[in-house]
Amino acid sequence: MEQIWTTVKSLLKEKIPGHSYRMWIEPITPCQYEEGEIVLSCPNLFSKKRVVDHYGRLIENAVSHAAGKTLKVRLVVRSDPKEDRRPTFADRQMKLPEMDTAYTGGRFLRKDFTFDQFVVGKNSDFAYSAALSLAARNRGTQNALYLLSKTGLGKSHLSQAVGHHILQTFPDERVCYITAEDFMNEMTDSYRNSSLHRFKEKYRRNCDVLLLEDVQFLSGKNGTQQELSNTLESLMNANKKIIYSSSYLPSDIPKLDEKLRSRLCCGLISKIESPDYKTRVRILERTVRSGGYSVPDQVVQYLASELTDDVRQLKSGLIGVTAQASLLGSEVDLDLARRVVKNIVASREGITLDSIKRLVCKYYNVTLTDLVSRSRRQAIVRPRQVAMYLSREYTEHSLQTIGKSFNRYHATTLHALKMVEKGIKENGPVQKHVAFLSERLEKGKH
Ligand SMILES: Nc1ncnc2c1ncn2[C@@H]1O[C@H](COP(=O)(O)OP(=O)(O)OP(=O)(O)O)[C@@H](O)[C@H]1O
Repeated sequence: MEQIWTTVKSLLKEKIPGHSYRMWIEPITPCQYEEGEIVLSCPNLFSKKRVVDHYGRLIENAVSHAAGKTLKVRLVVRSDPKEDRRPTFADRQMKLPEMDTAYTGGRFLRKDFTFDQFVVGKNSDFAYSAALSLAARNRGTQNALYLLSKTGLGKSHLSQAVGHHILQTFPDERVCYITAEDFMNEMTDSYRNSSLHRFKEKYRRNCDVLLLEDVQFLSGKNGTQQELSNTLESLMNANKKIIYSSSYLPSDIPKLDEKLRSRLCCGLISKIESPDYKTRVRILERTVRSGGYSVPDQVVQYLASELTDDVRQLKSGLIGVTAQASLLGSEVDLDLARRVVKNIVASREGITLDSIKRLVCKYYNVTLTDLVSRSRRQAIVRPRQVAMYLSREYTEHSLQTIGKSFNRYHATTLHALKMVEKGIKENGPVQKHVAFLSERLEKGKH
């Protein structure tokens, strides 16, 4: 067991940035090894969740590689020996995917993604009420809800809040929280392991509430679309609850089977818009209170007036200010807030499609002509995809406009975004390239 873990650590060290490795992987210790399973212990619940969410699959693959056979990985919390026995939300939640595949380690609901931590504003009151109503099983409520918004506006928060609420109120309900990509991976594995019947059974018969994130991922995945479509039909016929989340309307997701599109459209579509100034202030005040921070009102107001793009950015501005103050041993004041905001926002001004292309060309050493050409050489495709991704992240342009500026259809642009998102999740070279280029853009070095 020790030997396997030592090998795993050296494999992970190559794939995870140094600081993340030291923070999350180093403290893990192996504590049990049984037939088909290795148990690893984390120092606390937070680190366990973080490891599962971010490195679960990577660890799983490395363990199987080091052991020379497929092994399940189970993470437990070291400081709480009863952790295994005491039922928690995570225990009651279906841990997915959980079949005998190389990909184990499920998605847990984030503790803070609850209804009472969600600040409702005009931008989100319809989505909030629809989600709460579905979770509370109010009469006349539709069984399916489709949460739609740009990134960082609370889709995951609301869908997980439904999961929490149902687990608390109806503890026997089986809640299943996955992304569309998880669904596809698990399905592919079950084909490989001839366990498709178990996979079907699990989603069609053993799931009462399905929380399915990022459905746009399914674009072009024909086999998965068909299976999901049949699964959704079974769930709908059985009156089960389904929440989808996506940054695109079903009608805007290219290469989607008509049957699946129509099933997705059966959900009540609720759009979350960007919050207005007052709501942003309330979100920050709530975060200050729940985090126990001490932040003057004028700093809160300043952050709310400057960080307008999305709530994730807004909260990270606040965390940035408090973290820097604590590192510097200084008070949180407007000067510090201005410096933090400058890094996040001010530098975003002036970032255009052209400046992104120029930066990408420079660092990948390709020409602008190549970047927008039809070339499918990997040396060109990668920079092109990264440039499209950065364009989506750092400009307000639509997929169509971005696609057009690279001489591509918006379906190709969507595919490029997904490839880069996948690369980022895998913590591989793409993640490093994007992090590096993002930093250049944010520092105005473009
Ligand atoms: N109305 C809100 N009140 C409090 N916190 C919020 C609100 N909306 C979003 N947040 C917070 O913003 C962060 C991002 O939210 P979330 O992950 O749900 O966004 P998302 O729409 O799912 O983004 P993505 O499409 O990138 O996955 C989370 O920390 C979440 O708690």
